[in-house]
Amino acid sequence: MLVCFVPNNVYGYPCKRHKISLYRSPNSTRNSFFNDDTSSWRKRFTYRRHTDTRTLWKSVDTHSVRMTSEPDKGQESPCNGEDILQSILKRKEVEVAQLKEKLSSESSDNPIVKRLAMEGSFEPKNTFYSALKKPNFTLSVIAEIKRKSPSKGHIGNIRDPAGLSRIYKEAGASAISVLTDWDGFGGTLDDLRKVYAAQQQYRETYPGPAPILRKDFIIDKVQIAEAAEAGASAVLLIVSALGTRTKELLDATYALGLEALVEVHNAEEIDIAVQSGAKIIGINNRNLKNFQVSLEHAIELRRLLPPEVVSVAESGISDPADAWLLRDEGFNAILVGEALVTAAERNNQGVGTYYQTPVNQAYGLIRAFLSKSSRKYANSSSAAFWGQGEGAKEFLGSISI
Ligand SMILES: O=C(O)c1ccccc1NCC(=O)[C@H](O)[C@H](O)COP(=O)(O)O
Repeated sequence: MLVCFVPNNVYGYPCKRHKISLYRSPNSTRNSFFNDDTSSWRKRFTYRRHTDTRTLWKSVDTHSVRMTSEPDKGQESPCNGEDILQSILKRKEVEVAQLKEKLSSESSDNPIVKRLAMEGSFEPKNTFYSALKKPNFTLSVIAEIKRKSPSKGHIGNIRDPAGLSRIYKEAGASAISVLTDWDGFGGTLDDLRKVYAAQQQYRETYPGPAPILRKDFIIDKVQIAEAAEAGASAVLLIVSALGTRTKELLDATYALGLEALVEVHNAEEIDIAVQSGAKIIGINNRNLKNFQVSLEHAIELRRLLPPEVVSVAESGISDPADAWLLRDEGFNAILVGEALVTAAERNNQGVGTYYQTPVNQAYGLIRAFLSKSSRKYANSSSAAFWGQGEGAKEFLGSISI
């Protein structure tokens, strides 16, 4: 039996180990992929785009192929997310080479060229850090703008990223994360520019515009200068992508006037992040080998962080009770994408201006994340979900007096 884990809603998926490309018709239902019948697989594989047909047919003939949308319990998927990360990084090398080539013919007035030339002369701003660092056991939300992902496929169209960022801000989000990778996540630097411009309307208000995190796969300081030019306050640095280069890129981030969210997945990566001088560390709940999310794993890892580090729990958070649990366990912030985008798009079916419906569910969800209930001391309720019914306050009353 050859088992391939294929993320939900992903239509084309390379499985390097089996040297085949798995492809599902966009119109097919999810259930049909649990079918073990080889003949129907043959039929399905006629939809695939694969250059080496003979390899593909050999695999199908000698094995019963099963695609599942969840990996079997305890089993590591043979088609794993490490392949995804590696293929994204290869793509980034090409993008960076193209960007450098383009900049080589620009004058010294080009803002990216200028910023690179001024490396080392910027004062640290700490806007991202102070937006996330609140009194202990107070949670901050980093709300993400993300159209699709390798693990979930399509998430939302987000026709108006600026409008969505306003909803996030007005609900109480402390920072906005903008995915700027096009191929994997459907995002652009232009989205970030629009969000930056929209956030300037909060300039004269307290605590001011939400700082923006450029969420991408940073492998070179030219991408950091590019992020700063577009309006980002911080960039994401992924230790599993950078390894021992984490310090080099983190130093470059500070020298170019930005801050960084340094992302880790295990204890070894925490060591690298801390040794590199990370001030904000994100523990990604999503295992990039099989895309499963585990809050427990993140909670265990957080205990290894030095107390002065701002801790962020990332990925797979949708239930306010999980947000409360993470806050009870000491996380300073949560980073939420899919749940907010799907909530925001859910009630934008043509009523009024985009995102300007009377009650936006992303707004309610952020309010619920920030409400004061506790997973430890009180149960969740469906009323508290979506921030409705003031369930959170009722729970707090029952435990605090
Ligand atoms: O989301 C993915 O599928 C993914 C795959 C490979 C590398 C990174 C990936 N996600 C980036 C993220 O860190 C998430 O967008 C972020 O933590 C928000 O997660 P969620 O709330 O689950 O959308």
